[in-house]
Amino acid sequence: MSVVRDKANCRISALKSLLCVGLDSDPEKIPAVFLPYENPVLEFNRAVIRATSDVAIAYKLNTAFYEARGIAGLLDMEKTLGSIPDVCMTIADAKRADIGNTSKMYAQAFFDHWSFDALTVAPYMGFDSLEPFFAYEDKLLFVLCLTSNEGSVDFEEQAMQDGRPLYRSVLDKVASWNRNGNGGVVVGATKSALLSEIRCEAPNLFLLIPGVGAQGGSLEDTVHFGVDANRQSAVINVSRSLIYPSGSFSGIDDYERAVAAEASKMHSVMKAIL
Ligand SMILES: O=C(O)c1cc(=O)[nH]c(=O)n1[C@@H]1O[C@H](COP(=O)(O)O)[C@@H](O)[C@H]1O
Repeated sequence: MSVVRDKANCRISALKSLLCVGLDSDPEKIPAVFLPYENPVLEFNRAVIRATSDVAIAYKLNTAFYEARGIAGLLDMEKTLGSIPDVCMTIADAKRADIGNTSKMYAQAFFDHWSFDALTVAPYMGFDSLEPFFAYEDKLLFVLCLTSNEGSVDFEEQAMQDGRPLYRSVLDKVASWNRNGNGGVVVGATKSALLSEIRCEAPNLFLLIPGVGAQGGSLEDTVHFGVDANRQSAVINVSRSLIYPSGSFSGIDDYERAVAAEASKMHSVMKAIL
């Protein structure tokens, strides 16, 4: 069983939280109080982490927000990783996978070099493209299954020859590749009507559920239907609606109070259901 999965599940049960904080840190959106600093994004990330680490199970860094600024962005990503408490799971949201020998390099980059606990990957190229990631038995892999965006109808929801949608096939495959307990899938919170069916079909997979908040997914439904029989094995990602609270802030403390209040509100909803 994956060490990372155990770590996340222990914390889920201890805190009765499924909160995954999305560090989709956009220099154009971060509050003005951070701008005078030499590394505004890093200061911002550290403030978000301080404000949420008592209730967070995981932090998801969408690598696009760091890669977009080249070396400077990657340095911010690296330093941010160093500020995340060890008890929390770190997820690289990079949506990778390629022919096997290339995937091996991606796996080395995210798991060995950056030491992320988990990674998002795309299933389109099939098992040999994912095998190098699954070889990291201690880590956790989130394979895109039923995504939150409208375009999920273009491929994921298309019926296959047996009449079932493609995402169901992805789900079955990932469940069969989950021999070491290091498999998971991404299911959008905007698709919560299908979540209980997905959970029944794949009782042993870990779920990453993004799409609450800015994309309109229901927090209550995702908590209810996302967890496994032990009320574990799911994290719900929230990025924009948590890290960019409305209003202006007199200082970093003031900003942290606003983020902590929102995180605590979400935690209360989760706790009441778990
Ligand atoms: O893999 C993901 O994390 C992901 C899958 C998906 O189906 N939908 C989705 O929104 N995401 C990511 O989850 C985050 C959602 O951000 P917010 O909508 O701001 O909470 C972004 O980093 C997205 O890239």
